[in-house]
Amino acid sequence: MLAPPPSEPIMGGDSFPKTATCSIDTRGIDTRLPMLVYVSREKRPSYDHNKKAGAMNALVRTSAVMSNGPFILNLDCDHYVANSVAIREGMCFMLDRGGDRVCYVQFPQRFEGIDPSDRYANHNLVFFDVTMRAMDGLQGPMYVGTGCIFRRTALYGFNPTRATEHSGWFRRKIKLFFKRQETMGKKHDRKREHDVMIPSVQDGGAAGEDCAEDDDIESAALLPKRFGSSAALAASIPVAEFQGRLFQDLPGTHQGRPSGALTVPREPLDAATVAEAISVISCFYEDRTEWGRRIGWIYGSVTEDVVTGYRMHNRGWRSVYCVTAGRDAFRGTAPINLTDRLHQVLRWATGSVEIFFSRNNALFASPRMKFLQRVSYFNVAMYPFTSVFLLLYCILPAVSLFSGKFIVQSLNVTFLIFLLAITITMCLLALLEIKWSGITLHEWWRNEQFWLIGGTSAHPAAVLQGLLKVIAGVDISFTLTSKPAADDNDDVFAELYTVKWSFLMVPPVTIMMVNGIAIAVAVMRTVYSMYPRWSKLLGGVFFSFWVLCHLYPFAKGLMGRRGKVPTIVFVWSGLLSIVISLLWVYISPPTGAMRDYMEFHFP
Ligand SMILES: O=c1ccn([C@@H]2O[C@H](COP(=O)(O)OP(=O)(O)O[C@H]3O[C@H](CO)[C@@H](O)[C@H](O)[C@H]3O)[C@@H](O)[C@H]2O)c(=O)[nH]1
Ligand SMILES: [Mn+2]
Repeated sequence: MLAPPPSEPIMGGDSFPKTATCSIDTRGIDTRLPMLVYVSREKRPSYDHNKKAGAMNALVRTSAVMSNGPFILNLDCDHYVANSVAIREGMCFMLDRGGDRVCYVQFPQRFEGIDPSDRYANHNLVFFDVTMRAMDGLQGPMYVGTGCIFRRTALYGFNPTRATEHSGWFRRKIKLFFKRQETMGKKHDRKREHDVMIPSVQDGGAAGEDCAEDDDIESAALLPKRFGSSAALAASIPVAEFQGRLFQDLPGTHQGRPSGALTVPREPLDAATVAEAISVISCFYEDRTEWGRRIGWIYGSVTEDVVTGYRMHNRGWRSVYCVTAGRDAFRGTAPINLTDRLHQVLRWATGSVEIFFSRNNALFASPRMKFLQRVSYFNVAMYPFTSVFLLLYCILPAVSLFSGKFIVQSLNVTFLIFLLAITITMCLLALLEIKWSGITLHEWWRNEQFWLIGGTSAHPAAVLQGLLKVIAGVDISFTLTSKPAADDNDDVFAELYTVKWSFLMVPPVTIMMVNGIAIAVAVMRTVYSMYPRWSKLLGGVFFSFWVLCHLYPFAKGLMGRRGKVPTIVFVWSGLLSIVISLLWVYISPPTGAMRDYMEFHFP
């Protein structure tokens, strides 16, 4: 632990003589260091430590007792600050006009140490440069777990000082029809928001969110129930609220903070405070409190980040997406190995399925969320289920090659128009995403490819896992994403080539084999046919080929560096594809005219 700095600046210079080891010139620079505390919470086997969410909550409590900063920066252990002014830039959103409605400022996640061609779309550019920026226009981006500045009182589960109710187009029309209100009830002033009970320092008391009029006495009694028994923690809440307020003289500020209110010197920490800070990170502190349920990081999902942000948006808070110009604000590492990447995606998708089957499903969102905002949150919870259709989409071309039948009976105009409309829409969407966000076509294509790879491997597995959890109560473990070892002597991307066998690889390999065999069979058939219909072959093969194109990075990943693939992968997938092919031949045996060129047998 590093002691809190004194209130007077300590200028560097002559007192810090330049030495051989330290050549930094500190003359005229304030050399005080901020207080630094390393915290390790108590863990016991009989207590669920709640993974990252539990760790964050322990940190929030202990920091409330020790420093009680009104704003909190959260970084993963594999991320670091890459731009020294980023935090100031984020703080502007918090302290400028309208900042009292902002619960967090999220920065994009950027990564380093990723192979230049970004084989497994680790940069996730479509998400960070398209989706998140679009959500910025819908009252704010999601919280993605790292690189985020929080308002402490928003983490404590309080409501914003003012919020907008979005009644939706339909209800608004009804309201207009009955002419009940002239203003359509959109903006609510502070008086209506009586459920906002952030405790205030002036009143000298603390208040809970849900209490009505005479909240002071009642809520003081409620606080231990909600926040736990620490008196120091309870006392720190109104202070943090006051310190996070806007300046009094900012236009539109109702209850501001007078300038200079924060320039009081800090008291050094005494032993009692440190003891209190330790007591709030004990295992049992959260027993019978609302930590993890309504306060702090929310428990119950391996993607606790999305849920935590969702709860705040649900209360009417707004968030801000801060893309720093020039240097990235924060940077981190990501798994560049296929297996690790698949497991990471599996964890995310499982978290989404957990959210889907919980009260945090955006179908139950409050009217303080915009309609499109709900749609995007719903999409975040629902996307693993689309893998069912994706799997069909990948098998269908092969099926039609095997059977010689196309998905429509004959190529008619209606079908072609549909196909054309869908294709054009797809291209326009891609164009919009690329032009608007400034990512390259290559980066976009990588994201498409990995969407299919994840969608045929990790997403269906997540759906199964999630269903298991919901139906049978089997718990999901948070397996940490393994990070490339830093001291890889000669090859930086050695990790990229290691092949670790995983069950997740079976479906994509099967899809590749089935489509490959289907193309081969179709070509053979046409070559040996008396009347080869090359155009039909080309039409059929195109769709299979399209699927294979998407799986190309996956195939490359399986090859490893020297083309070494675990034999078991081939054995299993070969077996599966043969069974599927045989099954097909069995279900619809070639008949009549087709028989003469179907003279081949699977082993
Ligand atoms: O028991 C745990 C597990 C994880 N962590 C923290 O969680 C972070 C994320 O874990 P990581 O293995 O790096 O997973 P990623 O897939 O890289 O993380 C992304 O996805 C997670 C949700 O699944 C978010 O929590 C992260 O912020 C987000 O960067 C780590 O850095 C740790 O700081 C803990 O504190 N305790
Ligand atoms: Mn990480």
